[in-house]
Amino acid sequence: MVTSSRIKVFVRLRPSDTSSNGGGRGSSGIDIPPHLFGIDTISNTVTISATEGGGHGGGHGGYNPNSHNASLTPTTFQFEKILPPPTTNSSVYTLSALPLIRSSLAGFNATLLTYGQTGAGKTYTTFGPPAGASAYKERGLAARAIAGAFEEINRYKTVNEGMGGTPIEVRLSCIEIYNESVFDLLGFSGEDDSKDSGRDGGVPSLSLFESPSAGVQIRGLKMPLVNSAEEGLNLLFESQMNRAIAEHQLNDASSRSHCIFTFHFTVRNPENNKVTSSKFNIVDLAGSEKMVKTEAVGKVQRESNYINKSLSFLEQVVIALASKSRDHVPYRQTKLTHVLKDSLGGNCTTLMIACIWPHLSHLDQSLSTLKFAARMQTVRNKPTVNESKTNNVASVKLLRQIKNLKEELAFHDIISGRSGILYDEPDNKEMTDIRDRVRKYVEDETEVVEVRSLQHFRVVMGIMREMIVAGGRGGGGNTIMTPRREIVRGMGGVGREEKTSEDRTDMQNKGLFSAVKTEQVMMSPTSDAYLQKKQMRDIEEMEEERRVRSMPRASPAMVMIDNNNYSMGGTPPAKNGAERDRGMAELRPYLGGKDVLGKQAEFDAFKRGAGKSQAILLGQAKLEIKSKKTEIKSLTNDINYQKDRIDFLMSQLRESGLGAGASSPGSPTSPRAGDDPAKQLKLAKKTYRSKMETLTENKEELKFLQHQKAQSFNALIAAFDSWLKMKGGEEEVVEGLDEREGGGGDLDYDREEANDWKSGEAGGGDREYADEYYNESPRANPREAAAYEKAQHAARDKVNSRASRSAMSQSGEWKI
Ligand SMILES: Nc1ncnc2c1ncn2[C@@H]1O[C@H](COP(=O)(O)OP(=O)(O)OP(=O)(O)O)[C@@H](O)[C@H]1O
Repeated sequence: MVTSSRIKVFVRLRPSDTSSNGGGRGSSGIDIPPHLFGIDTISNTVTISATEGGGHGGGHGGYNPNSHNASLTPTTFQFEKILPPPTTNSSVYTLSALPLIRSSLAGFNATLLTYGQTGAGKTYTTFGPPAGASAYKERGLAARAIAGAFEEINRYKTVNEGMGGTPIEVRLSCIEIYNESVFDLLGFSGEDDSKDSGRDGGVPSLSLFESPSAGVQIRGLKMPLVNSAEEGLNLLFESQMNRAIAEHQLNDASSRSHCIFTFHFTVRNPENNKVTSSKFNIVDLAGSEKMVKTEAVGKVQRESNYINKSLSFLEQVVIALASKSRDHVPYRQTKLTHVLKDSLGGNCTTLMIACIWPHLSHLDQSLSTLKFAARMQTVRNKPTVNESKTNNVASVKLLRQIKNLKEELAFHDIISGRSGILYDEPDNKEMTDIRDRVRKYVEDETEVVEVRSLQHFRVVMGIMREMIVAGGRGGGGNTIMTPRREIVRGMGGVGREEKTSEDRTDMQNKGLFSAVKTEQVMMSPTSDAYLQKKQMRDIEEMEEERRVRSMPRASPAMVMIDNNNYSMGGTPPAKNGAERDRGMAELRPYLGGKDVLGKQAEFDAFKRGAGKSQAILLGQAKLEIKSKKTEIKSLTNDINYQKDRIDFLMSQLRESGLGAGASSPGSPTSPRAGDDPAKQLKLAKKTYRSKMETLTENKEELKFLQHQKAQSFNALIAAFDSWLKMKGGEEEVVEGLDEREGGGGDLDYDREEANDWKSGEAGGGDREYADEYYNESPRANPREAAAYEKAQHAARDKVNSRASRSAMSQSGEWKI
């Protein structure tokens, strides 16, 4: 029997003031008098005092200490856990996301939601803090979950070693719901095909549909296969770089969208071959405060309306789910509740982290967050293992690929206004229709057979071949045979008469069929191998069909590119940074000779004025990267020194003739006279190991800093864009601003660093050395680290070049 369990709620309090250590009152980080806001981490309760009307003593907009309101009523809420400052993301991860990752790998769907007002710490919890010194140390739950998932998977693989095949498949996806449109943050097309939805940057809006077996699905969502934590982190970085950020009165970098980062696991149990398919969602909701508080206008007002609507329906859904007499749950009212349908009141393990900003001015928002959280934990879910109907991971993969390709083809048909195209194997009626047409074609030269897909073409050719084999043109209905009969007849020189399945069995029994080597004979049509082969063939055909359909048509942009020596109608070749810059310079005359230098001056002025704080943040990020690189370089030197020392000591010991304690006078690496080389060696190895560990940590930290820098740069550009518009600077902003200001300039240097690591000059080679000597399993493979570096640069280049293309194609707006 499936037992139900309540949705768990943790309450996390951010420090009220993050500028000082701990912030707020003393070290507690809570800036509200205890008689108004009290917490107890033993009983896990929060007691908050407010007026009957739901506000607090100060009324709307903040607590007023001069208001001596007598009707303050304390309300106590109890939750699963209260996490006050200075609880770290590491602890929050261990308590919340880690158990969910494990349960998801065991086949259960799981969801972790962060909820709360703007600035309360939702993004800090899920995706980590903005650029800064603590960025890596305080990395968010998503990054930790990626590392945690692969740790679990590697452990699982080690335990099940030798049980055959790769039993676990991991895919990642990331969507953003912004103004009631769903965007794939990993599915940038590179073209601006989303103008209608009012979203920038070439992100197509996706539609939702429900499948009876798989629940709510997102049409065309990209779910790249991920083979390592590094690949996963790379995708996480890419998705977050693409996330919309808009200026907001309460929080400069406030995210005005909901973001759902999802792990999709397919796991085969090697003992019984059963396959489970499950997912784990990490949801960063937009700020829950009501619009009136933000005094938003224009675009931000529109965003706030959508956020209010989706969160208010989220509340409606929760109320309906908690009610015993629920007959209708309004999931479909908003994209957010629709996407989360399976996670709220479904077969999912759900955990919510309610984020609170414990400051007097936010007491009313804290109360409303706690009320919502309390309602949430009354909802019961029934977690069940999601066993796949197909018994084979490869088949699950192939079926998904087929489904995606079919959707893609259907999409191409819609945009080109075609319908009724044959992609699947024809059913009986379709087969009869096609046969009739082909027969007419063969008998009457004026007839035409219109072939509209490769599958259609294959069927037509098959029918014609049947006719030819059966006795030539116009062979007539009776001579058309099934492929099975045709195979039988064509084999073993059994003559021209048709053979039935019974004949074949008979022949097989007599050994006459031994030469038959066709697929259909070798494999049972119901066997896994046969189905897989057939699926592979279907995929190849659909891929081919899709390739033919997606040949780019010449758009004005393409013609322009063509003028710059690219072939018309073809895909422009990939360019490196320098080539791209050259290409841009060549394109400028086509953009009407815009005042690029003028824009650069505007950008510089912006950085000195309105964008100063963001520019400073970016500058800080660059400085931190520089200092981290210096640290890594010096650490690498130390490591190389230790390496030499170990080599020397090893050779000393090997040459037993020299005896323990012998030294080579004058050598910088020689032990002191009288020292025991064995002891020295032990010490050197210990030092080497500990330095290698520090190096690995530093390299990880550097990657995070680089990512944060890229994010700061994107934020700066977005802010500059809005600033230009506000200022009435609607004139065209063309490519040519100093991109290197933010991040591009360092990219080459970063690439050099990555290459250094790869060649072992900066420590990568040392890792192998460590393996050789200590036979230890390394925490990170140097090749993987280098590949990760490369992939990370590629992700950044992708985003940067998309920005440039977008700027070009919109000829007038420089967008990220
Ligand atoms: N637990 C914490 N420790 C230290 N700083 C925190 C913590 N939580 C939040 N902050 C800081 O508070 C600021 C706002 O946090 P964050 O962006 O996560 O808020 P949010 O709830 O996601 O807001 P929004 O709804 O606008 O996305 C950030 O500068 C962040 O670094």
